[in-house]
Amino acid sequence: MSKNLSIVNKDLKEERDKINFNVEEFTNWFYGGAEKVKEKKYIENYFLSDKDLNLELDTSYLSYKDKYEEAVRRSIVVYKKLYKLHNEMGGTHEDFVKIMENLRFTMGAINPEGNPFVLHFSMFALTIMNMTNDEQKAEWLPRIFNCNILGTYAQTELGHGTYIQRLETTATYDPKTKEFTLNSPTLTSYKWWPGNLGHTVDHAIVMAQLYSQGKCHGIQPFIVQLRDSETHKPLPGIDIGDIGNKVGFQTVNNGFLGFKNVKVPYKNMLMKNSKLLEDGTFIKPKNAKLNYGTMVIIRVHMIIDAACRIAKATTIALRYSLVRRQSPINPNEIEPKIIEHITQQNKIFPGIAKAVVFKCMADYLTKLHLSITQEGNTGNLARMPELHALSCCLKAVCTNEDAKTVEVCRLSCGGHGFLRSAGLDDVYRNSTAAQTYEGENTVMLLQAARFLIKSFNEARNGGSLTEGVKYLFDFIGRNGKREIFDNSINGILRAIQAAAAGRTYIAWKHIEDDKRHNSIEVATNLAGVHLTKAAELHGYVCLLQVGIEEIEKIIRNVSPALGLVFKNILELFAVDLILNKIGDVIQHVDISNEDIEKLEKQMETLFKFFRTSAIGVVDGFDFSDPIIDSTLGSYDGNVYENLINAARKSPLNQEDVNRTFHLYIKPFMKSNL
Ligand SMILES: CCCCCCCCCCCCCC(=O)SCCNC(=O)CCNC(=O)[C@H](O)C(C)(C)COP(=O)(O)OP(=O)(O)OC[C@H]1O[C@@H](n2cnc3c(N)ncnc32)[C@H](O)[C@@H]1OP(=O)(O)O
Ligand SMILES: Cc1cc2nc3c(=O)[nH]c(=O)nc-3n(C[C@H](O)[C@H](O)[C@H](O)COP(=O)(O)OP(=O)(O)OC[C@H]3O[C@@H](n4cnc5c(N)ncnc54)[C@H](O)[C@@H]3O)c2cc1C
Repeated sequence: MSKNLSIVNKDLKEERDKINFNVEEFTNWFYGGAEKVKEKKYIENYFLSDKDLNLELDTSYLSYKDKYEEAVRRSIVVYKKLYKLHNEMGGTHEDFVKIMENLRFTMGAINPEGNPFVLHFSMFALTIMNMTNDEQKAEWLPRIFNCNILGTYAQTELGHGTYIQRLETTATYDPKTKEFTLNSPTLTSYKWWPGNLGHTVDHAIVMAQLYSQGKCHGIQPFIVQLRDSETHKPLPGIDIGDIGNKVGFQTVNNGFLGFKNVKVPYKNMLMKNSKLLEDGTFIKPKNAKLNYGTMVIIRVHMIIDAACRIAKATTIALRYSLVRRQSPINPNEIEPKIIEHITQQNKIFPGIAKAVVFKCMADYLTKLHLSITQEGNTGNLARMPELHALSCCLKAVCTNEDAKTVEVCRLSCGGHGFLRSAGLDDVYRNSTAAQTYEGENTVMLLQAARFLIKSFNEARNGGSLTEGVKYLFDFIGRNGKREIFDNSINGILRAIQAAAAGRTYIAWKHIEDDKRHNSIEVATNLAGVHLTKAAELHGYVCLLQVGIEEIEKIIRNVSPALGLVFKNILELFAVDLILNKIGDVIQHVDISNEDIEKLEKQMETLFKFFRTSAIGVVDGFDFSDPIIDSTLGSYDGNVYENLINAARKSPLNQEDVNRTFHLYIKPFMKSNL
């Protein structure tokens, strides 16, 4: 996609002239190679240049219903083109994945408040791919791929989203008819939240308690038809609709769903893991948590989403900060670019570093997921709990950081940041939604903490630990002595590890003490705040550790100039992290006031170096103007022109006098009260 052809603001041009590394080289890293960047640009342009999308229409001014209908219309334009492009590319599965990966960015520009088909192409398709036997794959996958059926993932209910063991929807098997009967026995058993469910899809994966031979066998996935394939009317026994206005995701069409004696054929229970014989005999899976697999995949994907949202928000905030001038630093000098205020650098630069480190983590976790899944396919499930704990932990830490950073970016744009046209509100809404969906973040941290406490016990008993938690041995080995701080990247890593291990110890001790007069479960609940803090610190350990390893590799493979930028980014991430977690660090590390002051000084030096590279890095994230969709963050930096042009498009500005003047205001003013 070509950059905006208008004249670039001179302040921004001056910044770009000073960039001392090759921006394209950075972009190639961010997207995984020059070829991938080419593909991304091609695909982006292929979709966004289509006039039928009518992207001139600002959907934020539409009503709730009109927004949904426009989002459906635009999505269909996109999906038709997607299949055309897929055929042109050769029609392989890999081609499809390539297009879908790139569409993730593009779709946000097309439907800024969410995609009414996202669950079909993510959780629905993934569940069918990963939880079905071969016959089921053969039956369903072609229909899903060709969009002959559209589906969603219906798990959460009005009464339960977190504690899925207690979902109430029932699926009772009758061996005589070879059918399940689905029921929603209570109001709280209604499915509530599934994306695209309200009025878009006609099928769903439904998680329900399986009853067979008079026993409950826990939650199992079923594929259920919800609407007639011709009329789209709800099928008999199906009570379905949209859950209404939300904080964001307005066009995702999240829905509710109740069942009354709905019949589902035997072959529709997904049988890769648990099995039900035709006579109703239940065969347990190797690991009951295998049915949670789709959630794990999505949590892994959510790390790159968080990285990209931060990258987008910091691009907007930085470009704006380089053209906005306000408040002279020296009373006699001209007003500086607001980035010259060091507090502004403190708001934006660490965010840019987070986007880069999260991207490193996303790459690492994607590879780990692939390798553990391959092991699982050969029957070796040993590393599943490790992957579960790590994905829960990082999903929580990265999306929490994401929402925090995006909000700081909004604040850093002052009043203009509060305008919708600044483009930060949709990013924020998506960020904060991600803190809740796919597992509420506190709950995710508690799952990770379970793994930490287990590992801590293992370490105390001289057992073996997985690579990522081996630092617990160091803590135990120090025998109560504090880690001595040294001001290097690895010294910072050891300090954060000591803080994470120390907090794990505090949580462990809390549980051990409380266990004397309480059950282990009650004791664990009472230690909950420590447990979440320990898990959060563990997440930062993982991010820094992987950041160090990945960035060292990157530096070996890129030009020296770009290598220096990566080194600077890594140090920014590390120093910002330790300064933000200094309270936890002080508890477990021998760190002096002088050390802390040195770190604060180091941060200022890092800012100074990064000051010239920052614009190159955000340009290197390579968000084209339609994707960035921001009056403050466009490539040309012509923010004031953009702002007034956007304001003129307000529906209220299409007439000089609004009818409310004659209807209400004038009579009121003339009434003399
Ligand atoms: C292509 C992609 C595009 C991306 C775009 C996406 C847009 C999406 C749009 C939006 C889409 C939004 C879509 C949506 O939002 S879909 C709905 C998402 N819902 C959730 O995420 C629910 C959250 N809750 C849970 O996941 C479970 O209830 C948890 C996990 C919390 C507890 O569960 P449970 O009560 O059963 O367990 P327990 O506490 O008794 O015991 C815990 C034990 O279990 C082990 N364990 C647990 N889980 C796993 C696992 N997976 N692998 C391996 N092991 C696992 C664990 O290690 C521990 O072991 P141990 O300590 O006992 O040894
Ligand atoms: C935008 C969006 C899209 C969604 N899409 C889908 C979808 O497509 N399909 C689907 O099935 N679901 C979907 N969901 C549902 C989502 O997965 C759940 O809302 C989420 O898992 C949280 O569960 P909950 O709502 O029951 O929260 P609750 O668990 O009720 O959380 C409320 C509070 O209780 C606390 N809490 C609960 N349990 C514990 C515990 N064990 N320990 C400590 N604290 C606890 C939480 O920390 C939180 O503070 C979506 C949700 C949103 C917001």
